[in-house]
Amino acid sequence: MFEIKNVSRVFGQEYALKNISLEIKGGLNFIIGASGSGKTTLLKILSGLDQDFTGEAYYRQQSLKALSTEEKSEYYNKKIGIVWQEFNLIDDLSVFDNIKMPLYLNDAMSDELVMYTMKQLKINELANQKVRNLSGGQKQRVAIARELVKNPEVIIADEPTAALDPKSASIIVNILKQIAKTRTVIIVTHDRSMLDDKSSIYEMDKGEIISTTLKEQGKTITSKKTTNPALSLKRALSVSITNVKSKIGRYAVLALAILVSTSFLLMNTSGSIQNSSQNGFEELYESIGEGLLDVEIAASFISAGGMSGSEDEQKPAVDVNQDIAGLYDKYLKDERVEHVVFAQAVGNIKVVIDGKEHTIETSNNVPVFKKLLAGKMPMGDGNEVVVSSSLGDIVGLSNKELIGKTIDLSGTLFNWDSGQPVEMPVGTTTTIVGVADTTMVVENNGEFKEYPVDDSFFFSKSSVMEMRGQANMASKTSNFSMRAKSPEDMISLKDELLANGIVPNGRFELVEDMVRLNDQAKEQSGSAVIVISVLALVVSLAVSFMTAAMRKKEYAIYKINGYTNSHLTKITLLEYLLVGIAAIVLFLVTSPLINMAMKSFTGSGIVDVTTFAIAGGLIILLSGLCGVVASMVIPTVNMFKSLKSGDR
Ligand SMILES: Nc1ncnc2c1ncn2[C@@H]1O[C@H](COP(=O)(O)OP(=O)(O)OP(=O)(O)O)[C@@H](O)[C@H]1O
Repeated sequence: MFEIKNVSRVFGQEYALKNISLEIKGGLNFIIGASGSGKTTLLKILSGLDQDFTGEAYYRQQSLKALSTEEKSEYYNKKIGIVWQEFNLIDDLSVFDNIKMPLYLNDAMSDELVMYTMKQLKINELANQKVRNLSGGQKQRVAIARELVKNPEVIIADEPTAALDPKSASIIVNILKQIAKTRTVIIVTHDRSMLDDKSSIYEMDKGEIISTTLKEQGKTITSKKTTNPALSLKRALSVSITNVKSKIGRYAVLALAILVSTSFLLMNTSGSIQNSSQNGFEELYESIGEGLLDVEIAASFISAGGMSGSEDEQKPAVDVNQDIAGLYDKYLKDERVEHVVFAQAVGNIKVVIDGKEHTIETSNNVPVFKKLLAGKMPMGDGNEVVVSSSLGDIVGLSNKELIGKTIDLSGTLFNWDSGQPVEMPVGTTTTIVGVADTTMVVENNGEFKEYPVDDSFFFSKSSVMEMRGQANMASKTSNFSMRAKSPEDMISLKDELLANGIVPNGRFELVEDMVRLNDQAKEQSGSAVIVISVLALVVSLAVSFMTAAMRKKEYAIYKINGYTNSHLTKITLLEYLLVGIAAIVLFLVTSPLINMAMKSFTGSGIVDVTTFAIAGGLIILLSGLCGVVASMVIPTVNMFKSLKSGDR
C-alpha cells in the first residue's frame, strides 16, 4: 500500500529521517519510537503534508511527492483519514455537523450514513451537542467517525490516545483495532502498551527504522475509483449557513460593523451632508421670509455711493439709470429663478369685486412680496394679478375663494418722464391667480419688525403694460423683482447682472456670508464624516481579517478533509453574503434610529427609496470586500502547523 524507498528528510544540518525504506500493507501497523525519533516526520510524508524529502514515497503506485493540489484534495477526502492526538474537531459545530463535514465534497453524502456511523461508535445520542462540551474520549470517537464516513482506504492515527484517560484510551484502541479488520490502520505512538502480537510494528530511533515486525495482513479495501471532490454552490451555501449559525455572535458583530460603516458612508454618497449653519439660514428665512433671496432690478435709482468698498462710500449720492429692457422676459424662464414679479406701485387703488367696490389704503411703498399663500405667480400671458391676503379680509373671502375672481382695478401711476411726477389715472380688468403674504420685514439693530403693505398688487406683464400705456409712460419696462431658488443661485444671478452692467438690489452680503459659512461647515462636517466612515470601513475589514486569522485551525481541518482553497473561498464569500443580507435586514429594522442619528449629525436623514437602494448596494459591496479580505487568509494556512499547534 505504502512504499517508502531511501527517504531522507533534513532540517538544517539534522536528519529527521535517514535513508529509510519500508513497506506498509493492510491490517494494523504501529510506528513506534522515542520522542524525536522521526515518527511525525514519517507521518507527514505518508499523508502528503510534507513533499520536501529525498528518496521516493508511493501510495498505491502514486508518488506522494508529485501529488498536485487536486490530487491531495482527493487523497484527503477519499483515500486517507487522519486521527489526531488533539482531535482537530470544530468546537462550535455539533457532533453531527462535524462528522458530516467531509461529505459535502462527496457524491455519497447522506445523513443516514452519518447516523449509522455515530451508532457504530456509540455517539448517536450526542448528535446535537456542540463538540466543545464533550469529554476527550467522546471527542476522539467523533474524530474517528468523521474519518470513517469518508470510507477511506487507510486511517492514520497520530498518538490517538495520548490526550485520553486509560479507560477512554483502551476504548479508542479497540475501535481502531476493529477498523483494522477491514482497512489499513497506521498508528503512530510511543505507548508500547497498545502493541499486540498480531500487528506489524516499525520501530524508529534517531531517524532510522531499527526493527520491523511484519504480521499476517488483514483485509485492505481495493483501490477505489474516485473523482475530484467538487463543492456545488448549494452545498457550499449549506456549509456557510451551518457555520454562521454556529458562531452567530461573531457574525452579528460583523453585520453591525458593516452596518455602521455603511451608515457613515451613506452620509457621503447620498450627498445628504447638511450642517448646523443651515439652521442659521432657516432662522433668517423665518424672520425675513423667502424675500431674503429676492433680486430687484430697477431702471433707475439713487445710489448712495456704489455697492461696497470704502472708496465708494465717500462718493456723493448719484442717480443711476440702466437699461433693463428685455430682462423680465429673459429671467422669466431662467432655471435659477423661482418667480419674477413687477414691482409696479399703483396708488389710490379701488377694487370692484363681485360688483362691490372696495378702497385700499395707500401705503406709498413699493409692493412687498413675502410669500405665496395660495395659487400661482402672475407669469402667464393674459391679465393676471396676485393680491394681498388682506384683500380677503376686506372683501370677506378666503384666499382660495379669491382665486379665479376677475376684478376691476383702478388707481393712479406717477409718470416721471418729464422729470416731475405727474399722477395719471389707470385701470385694468384682471384675474386673481394667487394670494400672497405682503408683510414687510424691516431689520433695525438686529431686531426684525413687520409692517403690513396692503396695497401690494403684482400684475402680469400684460396688465402692467396696459396701465403704463394709459399713463403715457414712454418706457415699456417696469422695475421687477425675481426670487432665486437658492442662495447660490442668488449670488450667481447678481454676479451675472453686474457683469452685464446692471446693478441689482438685494441682501447679497448677508447671503454671501451665509453661503461661505455654509460651505465651510459643509467641508468640516464632510471631512469628519469621511474620517469616521474610513475608520468604520477599516474596522470592518480588520474584524474580518482577524476573524479569518482566528479560523486558521478551522480552515486547516477543512483542508485535511479535502477542501481546497477555492472551496473555502466560496464558503467564506457566501458567509459574508449572509452577513450582508443580515446587515440589510438590520438596516431596514433600525432605519428609523439611523435616520434620527444621521439627522442630528448631518441635518438630514435617509428618507427616500434611492438612499435605501444605495444602502443595500453599499452593504453588499462592503460585505463582499470583507469576504475577500477574509479569504486572503485561506491560502496562508499551514495545515500541519495549525493542526499540531501547541504539540511541539
Ligand atoms: N519543522 C522542523 N524543523 C526543525 N526540526 C524539526 C522539524 N520537524 C522535526 N524536526 C526534528 O526532527 C527530528 C524528528 O522529529 P519528529 O517530530 O519526527 O519526532 P517524533 O518521533 O515524532 O517525536 P514526538 O514523539 O516528540 O513527536 C527531531 O529532532 C526534531 O527536532
